[in-house]
Amino acid sequence: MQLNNVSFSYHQQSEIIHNVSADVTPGHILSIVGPNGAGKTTLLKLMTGELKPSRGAVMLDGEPLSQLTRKQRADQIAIVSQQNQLYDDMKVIDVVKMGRLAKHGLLAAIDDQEVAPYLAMTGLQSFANRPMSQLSGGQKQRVWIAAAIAQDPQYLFLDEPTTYLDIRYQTELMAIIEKLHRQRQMTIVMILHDINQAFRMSDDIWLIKAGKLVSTGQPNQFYDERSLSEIFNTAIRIVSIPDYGKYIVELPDGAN
Ligand SMILES: Nc1ncnc2c1ncn2[C@@H]1O[C@H](COP(=O)(O)OP(=O)(O)OP(=O)(O)O)[C@@H](O)[C@H]1O
Repeated sequence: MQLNNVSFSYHQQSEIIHNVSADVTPGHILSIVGPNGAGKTTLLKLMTGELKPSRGAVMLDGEPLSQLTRKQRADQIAIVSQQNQLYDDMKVIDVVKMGRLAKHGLLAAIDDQEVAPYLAMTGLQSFANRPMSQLSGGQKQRVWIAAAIAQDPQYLFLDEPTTYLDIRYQTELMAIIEKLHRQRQMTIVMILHDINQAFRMSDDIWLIKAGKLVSTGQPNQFYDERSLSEIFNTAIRIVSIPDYGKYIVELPDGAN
């Protein structure tokens, strides 16, 4: 996937994304990081085709994403975003089956066995027949991830996937993502607020500030206190933790 001079504004308001050009390397894990309101979610939506660039283009296999049909996009791209309550009446297993709809066209044609691996991967077997309304936020989040994986996409986009997840499930989710990446060579694009998680997990980082892609590279290139402090507009220190490595901490107000 390539972004060629992509700019975007909502409803002819002022521009939110300014002239972003970059390549997504196939089979890599890419994390988009940056302060609140920087334009991360907007950029992600441009990359999934949910939004169309005002100028420039997002190219997928050499074709503008905007020219692909919804079905063609669904064959290649799956999205896990902050979800609504639309599916509260449905059973978990049926929501996961919806991920297979692009392949089958009809929910009734999808066998329980077909989605069993995705339920197992996300630890949802015992919840398969529960209605969504009876799940916690973290359990629901895992259902959305299972449904996205069930789509068997080349690109998996996740907007803040660890929201609602406690530390154990955050770690489990990251393990699932690494497994998908390893076993299926899936390309993963995530927005992560936890910068340490992002740096530890990713092959590539895109740093976004005020709608601009201010830098791209491998995580180890970003361990720089001054530039991180500047980007996040707060005092940041990098400490070394034995058996872990470098860890980024935000200093409390007034400390230096
Ligand atoms: N539907 C919309 N209409 C108009 N402006 C919007 C809309 N959605 C987002 N914005 C604006 O676009 C800018 C970027 O928002 P976006 O959600 O992309 O940022 P973000 O980096 O993902 O933020 P956060 O880290 O807080 O989730 C913000 O100023 C926001 O107010």
